[in-house]
Amino acid sequence: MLDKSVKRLNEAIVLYSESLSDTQANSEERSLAYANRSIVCLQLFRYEECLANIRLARESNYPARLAVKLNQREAVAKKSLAKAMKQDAERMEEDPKEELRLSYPGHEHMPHVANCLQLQQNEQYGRHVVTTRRLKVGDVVMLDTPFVKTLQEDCRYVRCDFCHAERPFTLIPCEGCTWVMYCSAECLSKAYDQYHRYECGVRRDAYSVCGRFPATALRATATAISIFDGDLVALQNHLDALDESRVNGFTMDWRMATPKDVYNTVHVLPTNQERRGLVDRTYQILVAILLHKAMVERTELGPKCKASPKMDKLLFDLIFRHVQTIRCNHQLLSFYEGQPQEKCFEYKLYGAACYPSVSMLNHSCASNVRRLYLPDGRCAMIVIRPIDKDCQLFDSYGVPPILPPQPQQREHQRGSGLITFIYRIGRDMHDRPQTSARSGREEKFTPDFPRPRPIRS
Ligand SMILES: C[S@@+](CC[C@H](N)C(=O)[O-])C[C@H]1O[C@@H](n2cnc3c(N)ncnc32)[C@H](O)[C@@H]1O
Repeated sequence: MLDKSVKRLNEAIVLYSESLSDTQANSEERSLAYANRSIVCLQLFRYEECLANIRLARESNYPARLAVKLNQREAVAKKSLAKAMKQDAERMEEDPKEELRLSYPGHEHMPHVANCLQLQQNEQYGRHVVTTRRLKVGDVVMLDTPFVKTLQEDCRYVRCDFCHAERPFTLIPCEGCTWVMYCSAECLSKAYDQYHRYECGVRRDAYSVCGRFPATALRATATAISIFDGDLVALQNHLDALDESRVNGFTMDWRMATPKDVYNTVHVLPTNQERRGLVDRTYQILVAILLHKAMVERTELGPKCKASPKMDKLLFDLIFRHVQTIRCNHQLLSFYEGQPQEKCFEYKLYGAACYPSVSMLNHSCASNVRRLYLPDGRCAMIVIRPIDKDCQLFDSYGVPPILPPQPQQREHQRGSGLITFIYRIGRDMHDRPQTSARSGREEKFTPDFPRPRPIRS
């Protein structure tokens, strides 16, 4: 349990980050928000983050009349940091890092999937994954990287929108939309290159008006366009030449795959268009119309679409496609807080993602595999029931990721020790303090999130 004052300070951090996203770049308000956040960091004994905020305040034109105060704080933080580092050096032991690995060798051309898994296709199941050997509880059979991932709205002042790391003390806003925040200039720049330049003016409304899945569909569209460097003609030519029936993520060589190859595997995910009812389909069309209009009006794609009805249609088709595919091929990113020994776990949702290989798994309410989201964004697929040779792997859509067994169940549940072990690896990585030990304190940052504020017009 966090003590009350720490909780209040954590809440203050979230509010300062929120206030930052309301300020202009290089404004006095922005610099004051950074400077004030540095005070709270100091009170939390987070000296490195205090110094980072002081640096950000200076870079944002901190007023000269207040410079003395900032210099004094900097001196205190530096001195305390040096002291904490000295103490850490004396007591720090090497932290043994456990890494989750596949339980069997990966395919040579697809190292993130165990070589006993194969993709098959038939009328009843469509594409589905089967195993060529018996699998036991606790086996790790996939470690998939997301094609696209988005952060949940109420985490935006706590986690980086790009890498999803929990970095509330040093978040910086995107200068364009000020809706998303990043843990570093590096993440900001990577996000901009990989998708954000085509969603910046749209992201806020996509999330607040349309919701989580359309916002993820928007990002999938923006990512596809970025892969072609904004060249809609090249994207159109690529799709015209693509034989969708031949795209197979299980035969593709992932070691040599270009971003275009990876996109192909996402482009061909099922839309289920013909199975949708009228209301559902109408809703999806409406969402696509809204996103398309916003992208044309608020991004650099506008002039290209206005100049060419064909490119305009391509953009709409792409958005509509991903609005549908993401709906039935997304995963909700989450983890549990709590100790395996405790009986109660808090389920924390922090985003959504689309994984190309995990998306090949069909659903069953009595699933035999379960997901575990790793902090680096990958999704591990863990066997939770023995699976015979030649049988299909089934995920359970919408069910939270793998839950460690309750203490009383453990003795009776075969292989559950393995699950606990795997769970612990995942949890440890999520729970790892997001600052170095030098900060003086290592509590996990667990703010009570203020409810999301109404959207500014
Ligand atoms: C994540 S994809 C799974 C891979 C999919 N079968 C394919 O061919 O790409 C989800 C879609 O697969 C289909 N699906 C999922 N579970 C299924 C099952 N148990 N039987 C048949 N189809 C299923 C549904 O159309 C669903 O929207």
